[in-house]
Amino acid sequence: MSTPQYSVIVPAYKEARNLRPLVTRIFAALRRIDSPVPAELVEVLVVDDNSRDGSVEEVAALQREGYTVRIIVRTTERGLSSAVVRGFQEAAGDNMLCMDADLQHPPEYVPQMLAALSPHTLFVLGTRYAPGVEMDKDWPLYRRVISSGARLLALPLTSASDPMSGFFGIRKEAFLKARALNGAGFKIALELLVKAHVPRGALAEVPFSFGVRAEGESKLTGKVMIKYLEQLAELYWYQFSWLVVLAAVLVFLVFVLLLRALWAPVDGAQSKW
Ligand SMILES: Nc1nc2c(ncn2[C@@H]2O[C@H](COP(=O)(O)OP(=O)(O)O[C@H]3O[C@H](CO)[C@@H](O)[C@H](O)[C@@H]3O)[C@@H](O)[C@H]2O)c(=O)[nH]1
Ligand SMILES: [Mg+2]
Repeated sequence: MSTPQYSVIVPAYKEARNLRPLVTRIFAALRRIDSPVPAELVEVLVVDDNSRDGSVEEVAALQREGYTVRIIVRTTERGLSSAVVRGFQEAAGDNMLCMDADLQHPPEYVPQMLAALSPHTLFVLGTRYAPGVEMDKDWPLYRRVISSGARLLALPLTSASDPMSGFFGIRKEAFLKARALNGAGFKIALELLVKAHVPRGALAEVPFSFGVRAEGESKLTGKVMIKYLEQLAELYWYQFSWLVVLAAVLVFLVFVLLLRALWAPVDGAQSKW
């Protein structure tokens, strides 16, 4: 087998029943005659948090059938974002894609998303906010509202149209540039967009329609939403702390000038004596 140049990272928690359709559909798309990326150069890497639901056995069965897929089982850590970071650290390929296991991100887009990455295009973002695409009509209203609100709050941080998306790709060299990544919560794309300093010109966007979960349940909880607000506060500080320093310097300068203006007449008066 050739060394993989492309790695598809799949964070997974209790997704055993989704893994087979996910992996077989990804490779079916890659084996199509018009795929811009050859299937032999792609690996799928599942990062599972000790689900103990048959995921390991399912991956082993897929391997026996010839699919280039492996699974990392974490036993001491939990969480979507940190699982994705671990996947990126372990990926064999220089072109890395992140996607959910539950088929809400269409596997048929994988070849196009992987092919979009290059030394010039460091980040590719699957976006649900573009003409011609939409959320699945069955995606609950409250989730749409949360998603739009979260997106609004992130507007000052990035010009990307859908930083809440979990369907995105990044080149290894850009990932390695990102320092002090916050592995808590769900929003690792936003974290990387900000901390890998991806210039607008190196960002490509691919519109896709967001489906509904195939099997199992969403892991988005109130706790995850709080983590998002904490992450936002940290990112605002990361991005805009220089403004605070600048404002402090300006206030100090104004203060010094005011003091001088107040003291100047007294000095003048003294000089007459
Ligand atoms: N390893 C690991 N994986 C996890 C964990 N929590 C969730 N995942 C995996 O992360 C993926 C997304 O989790 P869901 O529970 O399906 O999330 P969602 O609510 O549908 O949220 C999706 O939509 C958001 C946009 O609105 C995305 O931001 C998010 O990444 C995700 O794609 C799934 O493959 C799920 O198994 C965890 O603690 N550990
Ligand atoms: Mg989901």
